[in-house]
Amino acid sequence: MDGQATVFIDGEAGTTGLGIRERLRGLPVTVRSIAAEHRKDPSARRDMMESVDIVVLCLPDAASRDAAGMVESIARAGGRAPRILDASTAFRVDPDWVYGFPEMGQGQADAIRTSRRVSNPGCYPTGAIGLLRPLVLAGMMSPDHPVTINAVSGYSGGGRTMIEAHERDGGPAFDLYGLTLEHKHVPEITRYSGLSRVPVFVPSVGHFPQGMIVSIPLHLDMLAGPVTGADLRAVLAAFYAESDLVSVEDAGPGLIADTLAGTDRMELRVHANDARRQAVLTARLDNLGKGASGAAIQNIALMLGLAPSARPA
Ligand SMILES: NC(=O)C1=CN([C@@H]2O[C@H](COP(=O)(O)OP(=O)(O)OC[C@H]3O[C@@H](n4cnc5c(N)ncnc54)[C@H](OP(=O)(O)O)[C@@H]3O)[C@@H](O)[C@H]2O)C=CC1
Ligand SMILES: CC(=O)N[C@@H](CCC(=O)OP(=O)(O)O)C(=O)O
Repeated sequence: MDGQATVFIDGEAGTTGLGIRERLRGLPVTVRSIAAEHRKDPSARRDMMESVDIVVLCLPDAASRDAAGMVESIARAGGRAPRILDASTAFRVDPDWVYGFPEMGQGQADAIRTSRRVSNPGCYPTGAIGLLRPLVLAGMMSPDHPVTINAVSGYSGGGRTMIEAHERDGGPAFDLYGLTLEHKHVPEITRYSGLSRVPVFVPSVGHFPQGMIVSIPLHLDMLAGPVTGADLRAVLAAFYAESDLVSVEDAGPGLIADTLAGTDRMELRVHANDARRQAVLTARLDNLGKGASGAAIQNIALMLGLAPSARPA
């Protein structure tokens, strides 16, 4: 690539877009923007897309699909089509897109590096897949294990509308939602965890801006073989041994959701009571960090051949 790589963030003024913009200061790239009054103008966006190396879509699902269609139409017309990183849910289980979770296993970082279309993982799925996939791949958890995933997110997870509802109107303090059991993240959690049985997913939002805990209770006797908490921890620790963003930490009797706010890291824990044959797996992250903008920066750095040496701290 000649000169500095160019990036356009479609949806730059939104919650995820702003986080990516801020983090891009740490990479040797030029960010191109559309004047605020034209930021939703399709022809201005199309022209901008044609002028950059990567377009990052930080839009609602429907708008992301339209934007990806614009990129395809540029390619069909013989124009200079950019590579795409999409932050929405629109393409996360689409076989024509690469799932942007580099820690997912051997070869995933390389697949991201060379793909023209990368889908940034969801915030809850980052925690759930991060915990479940190593156990399924190790044969410790059967793909049809009846998994339940509980999770709490900071209110920034709901984007500008939810942020305004909490900061202007003050609440609610704690909101259990997704109780139709059809949350948009369930397909990607099932697929990339390697599960054949669809997990029960129970998300919630608390009255704090950023942070997330994903927790998965387990009856150890339902796992494959005489598994202990130490065995679960050993599998996770080996899986993430090379990762500088995902770590396996000692478990205590409690866990606070917003401790990692402002970071791009994720911490995994196994809280086990072997005498009771029970454990709870937890993932703690910032929904806007490793759950969104931090993961996007990791993927952009890979796509531009800047990782790992140019990865921002
Ligand atoms: N917040 C989070 O924790 C996470 C969010 N995501 C995903 O990222 C995407 C963006 O979410 P988030 O940043 O939270 O949402 P926001 O609502 O904060 O931002 C969305 C942005 O997109 C703009 N926009 C909406 N429609 C169009 C359009 N047709 N053309 C151009 N711009 C448009 C909005 O402008 P305006 O406000 O003027 O309508 C706004 O600036 C979503 O798909 C979400 O699922 C991913 C991971 C985590
Ligand atoms: C608290 C809250 O509302 N969270 C959102 C998920 C965050 C998000 O926007 O989803 P992605 O991470 O897939 O983009 C929700 O449950 O719909």
